[in-house]
Amino acid sequence: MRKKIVAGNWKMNKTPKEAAEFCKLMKEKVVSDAVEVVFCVPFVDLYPVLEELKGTGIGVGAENMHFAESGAYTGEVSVQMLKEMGVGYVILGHSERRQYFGETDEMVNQKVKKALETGIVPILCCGETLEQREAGITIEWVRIQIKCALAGVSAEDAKKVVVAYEPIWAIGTGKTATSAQAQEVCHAIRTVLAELYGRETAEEIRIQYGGSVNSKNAAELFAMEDIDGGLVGGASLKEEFVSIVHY
Ligand SMILES: O=C[C@H](O)COP(=O)(O)O
Repeated sequence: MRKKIVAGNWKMNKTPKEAAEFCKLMKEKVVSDAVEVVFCVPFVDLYPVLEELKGTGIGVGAENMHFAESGAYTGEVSVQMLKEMGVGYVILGHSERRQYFGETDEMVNQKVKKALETGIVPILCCGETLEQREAGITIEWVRIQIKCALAGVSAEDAKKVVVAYEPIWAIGTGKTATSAQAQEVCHAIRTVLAELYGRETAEEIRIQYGGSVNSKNAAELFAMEDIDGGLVGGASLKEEFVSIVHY
């Protein structure tokens, strides 16, 4: 039985002070035995959030990292830096990173491998644009993204990855994929995972849905067979996140 995982992606929101205040307010309300809860926050918020959430069981994640261990990469953050702070998760290959910062499938693959090597759980994002959906190539596109991101990753390591299916047209737009649309793609992701690693491994890998998840649609989405929780943007910045966690 896969444990559901609901992660908030704060994106570029909340100053360190706001982050600490929000966590103080939210921590007791979002703790759950049934669901793994993670706050993925900007780099500068990691320290106050880790401090505030210490001992609560709520996971803390970064929103990106570099694939190199160290070196001349001005402005970047390495996986070792995250590890030493106590960060447990990292969002990789988010469509906003791919769109605005030129992240390629190859870069995402290097980051996934580096995170796994260091013992940080990658939340690996994939998803199609509206044009791709309308052209009928959603499944092919997502299959390629998954195959590229997991190239060279062993079955044992793949089990630790959380995949987040996020149709780009549903991100921050208020247009949620229907539960049937989301299930169809999440099922296709599990199928490609089974082709790569075998059915047993694929059944262990958690697949989230992301894209305008809110307190009204979470229960229906998370009830779908291949959807094991959500990656929540806008609604994770508000009290509404509580109802999503306890969907
Ligand atoms: O990582 C989260 C997603 O990009 C979804 O964002 P959203 O819930 O604001 O649509």
